[in-house]
Amino acid sequence: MPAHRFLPRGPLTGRLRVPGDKSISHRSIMFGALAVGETRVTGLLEGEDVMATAAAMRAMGAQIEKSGDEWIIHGVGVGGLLQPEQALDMGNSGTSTRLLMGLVASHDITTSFTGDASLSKRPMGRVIDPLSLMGAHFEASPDGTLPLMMRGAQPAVPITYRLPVASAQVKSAVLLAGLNTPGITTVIEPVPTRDHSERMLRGFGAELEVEEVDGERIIRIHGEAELKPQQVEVPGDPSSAAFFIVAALITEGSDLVIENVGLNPTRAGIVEVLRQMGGSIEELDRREVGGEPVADLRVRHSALTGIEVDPSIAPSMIDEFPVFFVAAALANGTTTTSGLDELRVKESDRLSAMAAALTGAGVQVEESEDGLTIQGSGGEPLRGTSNSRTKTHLDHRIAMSMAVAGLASRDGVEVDDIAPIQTSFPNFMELLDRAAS
Ligand SMILES: O=C(O)C1=C[C@@H](OP(=O)(O)O)[C@@H](O)[C@H](O)C1
Ligand SMILES: C=C(OP(=O)(O)O)C(=O)O
Repeated sequence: MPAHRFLPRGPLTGRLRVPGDKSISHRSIMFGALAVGETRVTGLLEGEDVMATAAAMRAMGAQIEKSGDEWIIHGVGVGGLLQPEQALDMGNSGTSTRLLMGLVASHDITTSFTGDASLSKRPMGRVIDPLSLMGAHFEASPDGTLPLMMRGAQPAVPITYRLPVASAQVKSAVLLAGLNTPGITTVIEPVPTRDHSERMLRGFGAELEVEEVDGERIIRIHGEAELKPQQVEVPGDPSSAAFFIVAALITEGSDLVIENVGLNPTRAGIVEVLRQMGGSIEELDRREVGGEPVADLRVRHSALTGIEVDPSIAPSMIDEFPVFFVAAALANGTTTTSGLDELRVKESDRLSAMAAALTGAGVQVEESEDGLTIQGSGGEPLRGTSNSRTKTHLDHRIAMSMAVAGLASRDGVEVDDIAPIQTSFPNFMELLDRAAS
């Protein structure tokens, strides 16, 4: 458990590039592993979560290796996954677990899924339910957590499933199970969530239609698909960029360019909300990378004003709330959030973890069932108690958010464990050192 004290420093200047998008990286490995032939991926995030996906796909028969800057994947074809010899260890990664459960559900495979202490607390019932309807069989504890054992169905049964929670992971699990299921599998999404699976499955040649009816999205995938290998260029991860966006906004004198940031509308809520607070975030050179909108972001130190965040924007910034709460802690006035129940079932309970961390850093925070209310310091440095130490609970985003809070503190912020940062942002410390030197 390496602890670290993040000291006040800045301004953040110059240019930097964050690693590849985690969601797109997972999917490029999975879809490449299901295509017939050779997929090449550049810009892949080499964090522990994506490496867990790669190890699992190798264990099920795909060849995946790195050559220079490229990852090269030789797929087995839809329906061609093999039964792994050992349990699939998903580490800290919810995305790997839920999407791979979807893939296994329509293959003739029996396997176990295991994970670390954080992942073993997270709800899997949300994927067990629809995948059981498709014919998969599960042996899991009554609370539906890892470790669990599952047996895929062959053939699986196509279903029409209306998502009971706004979750791209559940949506993707059902669509991926549908890839190897005869007929048409349908997912109805009352609230739009990140659409990387839909975009990329189409790019790999799957037949997939999306229809919008009364604000709901209806997604249909044609089964027994054949995926064609692709050349994938992974754009920079907006969720990783968010730490540097907030760091530059709250640190006096900052003027930072973050290059190549993915700005898919289903992911870009953080930029919109920070702008509503008065944040200066300029988009330069808007373009398309790998079928996704991308821009370089110029971010300048700004006086932020507290706001009431519209809960309907939550799905498009779901992973950015921990660092958003840090921005709110430095704003002028009160920021209120609601509708964030999903934050309680991430790598940690992110509402209570951030309430405790910010309180330790001297911020006035009130925790409700589904959100936080934060009294901002008006730009004054945060003044925590000298013995307070952030508990990260194996959650990378809590560690990085409080690293950012440390920049705007009087005496620094102590974080109990920075090892989890490796799951999504292996060079975070190096980039922070460089930008704030
Ligand atoms: O589909 C994905 O790649 C992800 C979906 C989100 O999870 P939920 O679907 O559980 O909201 C997000 O929090 C996670 O980091 C990545
Ligand atoms: C929730 C996250 O990831 P996952 O669900 O894949 O563990 C995250 O990266 O913030």
